[in-house]
Amino acid sequence: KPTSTSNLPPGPKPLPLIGNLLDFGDKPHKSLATMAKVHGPIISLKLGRVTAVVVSSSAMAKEVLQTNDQFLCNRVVPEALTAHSHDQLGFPWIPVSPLWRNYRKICNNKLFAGKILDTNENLRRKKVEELVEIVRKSALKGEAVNLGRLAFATTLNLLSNTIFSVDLADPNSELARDFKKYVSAIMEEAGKPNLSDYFPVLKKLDVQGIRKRMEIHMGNVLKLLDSMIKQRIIQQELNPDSVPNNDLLHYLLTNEEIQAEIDQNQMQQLLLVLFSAGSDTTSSTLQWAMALLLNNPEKLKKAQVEMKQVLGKKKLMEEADIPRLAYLQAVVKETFRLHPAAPLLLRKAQEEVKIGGFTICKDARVFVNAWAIGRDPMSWENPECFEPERFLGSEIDVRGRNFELVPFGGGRRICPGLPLAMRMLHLMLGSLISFFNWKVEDGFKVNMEDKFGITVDMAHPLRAIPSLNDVE
Ligand code: HEM
Repeated sequence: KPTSTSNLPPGPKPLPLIGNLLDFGDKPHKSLATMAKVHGPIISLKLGRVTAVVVSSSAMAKEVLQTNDQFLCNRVVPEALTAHSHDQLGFPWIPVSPLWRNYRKICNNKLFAGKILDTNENLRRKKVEELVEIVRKSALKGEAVNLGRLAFATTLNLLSNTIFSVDLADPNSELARDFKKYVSAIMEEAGKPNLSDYFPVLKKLDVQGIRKRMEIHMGNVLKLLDSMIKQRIIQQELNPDSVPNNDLLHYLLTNEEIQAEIDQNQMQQLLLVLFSAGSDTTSSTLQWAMALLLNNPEKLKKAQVEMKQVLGKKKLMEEADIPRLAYLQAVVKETFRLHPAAPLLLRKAQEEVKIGGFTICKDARVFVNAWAIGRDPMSWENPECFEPERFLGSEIDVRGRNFELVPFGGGRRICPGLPLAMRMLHLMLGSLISFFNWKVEDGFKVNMEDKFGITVDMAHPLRAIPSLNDVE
């Protein structure tokens, strides 16, 4: 109920839905965008109180992510993620608390700080060289590559080398195969619409068996992580000189302050999150970027010409080249605008708070619809068109300061992996387009249908045929 003059379009009366029941079809980002447009931002009322609100404009996103960030920085936790106490130990799901601050401190200081990323750039370059080599072999044979699978494996390896100094996506390793299988299963279960989320009385029954399967998959990953940590501890005792001393695991196991602050269980849960939150989001964004370029060959050509001009005779792109690749950066931003990997930012009101002149009651669910905001005609000209040029000479970026583009969220809970994700994405995309020309496997346009999970991926994995690039 508005308590002051609202700047929102009047629209018909808000939809009074029962309790926490929301219209979650299989594409919630789209159905919530439509509902917010037709019924205003309030989508659920109980006894006249707002219990769920969808934010689909940049002005209201600013109110959530900046003005009222301190009251809206915790999240609603999907029931599936209560397995293995992940709701109490998992980085994205725990409330702002000393444990959450420790997780963020570890990530900011030891994983994503510019200096740290500069020192392990060689690891990422090596993995991208391997990616290029795999694609080159397919190019010579004229075979299609599954870009989704390749992007996922490369991203997982980029992350696992930074964290553990090992390849976790090595197809010849049993450990790697299992790891990938379990992480994919977790992401899939977490994304399934779960009746227990809409009818809390059903929680105990777990009618779809989602929680039970989540217990198994998460348990498997935690067991693998536990064995990797134990292996490292034994190696450290037996032969300290043979142990990598610049990865995250080394820091977690040897830094006294950290040892006093987080236990082994929390350490495993932190690693589980880094792998799952980092691999899916980055690889699906890469896939969307390639798909958009394949459907717009003239833009692909433009990006290739820029790569050629900037790299000159140099063979492989380096992260230091990114600032000079304005068009490549614009392609990445435009991909984020049209296909944010996490389309709904999930928040919860810790206290009664006002958004857009409405009083939102304590514990209400707040969804920031990054997908709808990226396509809002009030903010973007030709919002449905892929036009990287709109970002050339524009100050708008994805770091949570421009609320019309929030693929990494904003405020206290902004994605901590942003600096690494941006480096990995530009490096992988730049390398794939500078070495190769691409065409769609069946000769037609790429099918851009999406599939909603905890992240939004392509419904039909992208397959494309590479050929060696001869751009002049
Ligand atoms: C294209 C790549 C990525 C995208 C689009 C993305 C997007 C997001 C978004 C939207 C959030 C929620 C922010 C909010 O609620 O305001 C988030 C949180 C998070 N992301 Fe990412 N992310 C990406 C890559 C990564 C990487 C590479 C890592 C780590 C290796 C990572 C780790 C996390 C973690 C731990 C959180 C939870 C932070 C918290 O709750 O305090 N992400 N990410």
